[in-house]
Amino acid sequence: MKKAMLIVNPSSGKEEALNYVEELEGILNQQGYEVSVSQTEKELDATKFCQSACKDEFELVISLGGDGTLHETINGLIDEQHRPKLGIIPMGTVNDFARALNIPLDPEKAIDVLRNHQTRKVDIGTFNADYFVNIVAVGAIAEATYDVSPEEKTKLGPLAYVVEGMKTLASNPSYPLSIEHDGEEWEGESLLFLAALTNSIGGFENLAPDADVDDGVLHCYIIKDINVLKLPAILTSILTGKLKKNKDVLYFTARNIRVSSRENLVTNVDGEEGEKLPITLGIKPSHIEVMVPLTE
Ligand SMILES: Nc1ncnc2c1ncn2[C@@H]1O[C@H](COP(=O)(O)OP(=O)(O)OP(=O)(O)O)[C@@H](O)[C@H]1O
Repeated sequence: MKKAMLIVNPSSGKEEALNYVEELEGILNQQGYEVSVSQTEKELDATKFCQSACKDEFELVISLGGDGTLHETINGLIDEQHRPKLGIIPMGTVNDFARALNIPLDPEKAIDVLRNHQTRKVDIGTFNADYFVNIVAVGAIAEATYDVSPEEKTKLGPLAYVVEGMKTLASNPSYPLSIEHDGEEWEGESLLFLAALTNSIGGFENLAPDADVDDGVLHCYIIKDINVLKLPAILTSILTGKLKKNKDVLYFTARNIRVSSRENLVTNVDGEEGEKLPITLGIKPSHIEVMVPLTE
């Protein structure tokens, strides 16, 4: 019999993931799957559950959670020989990966995708010895996102990050960065460096409009050291999908990147705190297979 695992984070977003388990089990049973349900309690549980599903040759793993749960689930399958197909029921506050793949944000509609779907191969980013699926950010705004409490996220959704980011921008902090990419080098003061795999970042689907989940490159933005008066223009270009055209922004695509600084800077990886600089980034093209809506 085919085997499917549901990885459920009951604490994600508005804390509703458990409400959908029974319905999902019913659908998967009808499709001939034997279903096991694994409920996460803490960090890295999703990775361990997913690793065991790979070792036991499951055909399908479904993540019911936000981007954090998904990030951990995907980290559990990347290095495995047998990699199950991945289903996504978005339950988080932002759900960037689901947005990038046109998976509906309404859980009921996302469940419908499992009934009627196609699969799409998706690139995975490498971050030192780990992996990411959305974004790596370096800079004070990236750090500010750690200050967002789970309560604020539940209440405000993506806006919680904007509020925290704005508080940081008021002091306009920039850092000296050195960025090597595919043999080229950039050095200077930067407010923020972003390396994106998908178009949707922090719920803004226009941030990296050129980034497609299977284009085999990282889309990078260096927001240079700028006067605080220019920040509204940067914000407008983010909202209108024209960030790369802003003259205070350097845009490039790359497959191999090294970021370093003489300052002791931490990073943000898929919305969570990552290792300090220096970091090495790369890409594994079309590495995992995800269930997505049918295209007409
Ligand atoms: N039962 C649990 N209670 C609290 N935290 C948990 C539990 N299970 C897992 N976690 C941790 O919660 C983290 C965040 O989960 P997730 O990203 O799914 O939700 P979210 O933060 O509400 O959504 P988003 O990432 O969209 O903001 C996970 O990375 C995991 O480490």
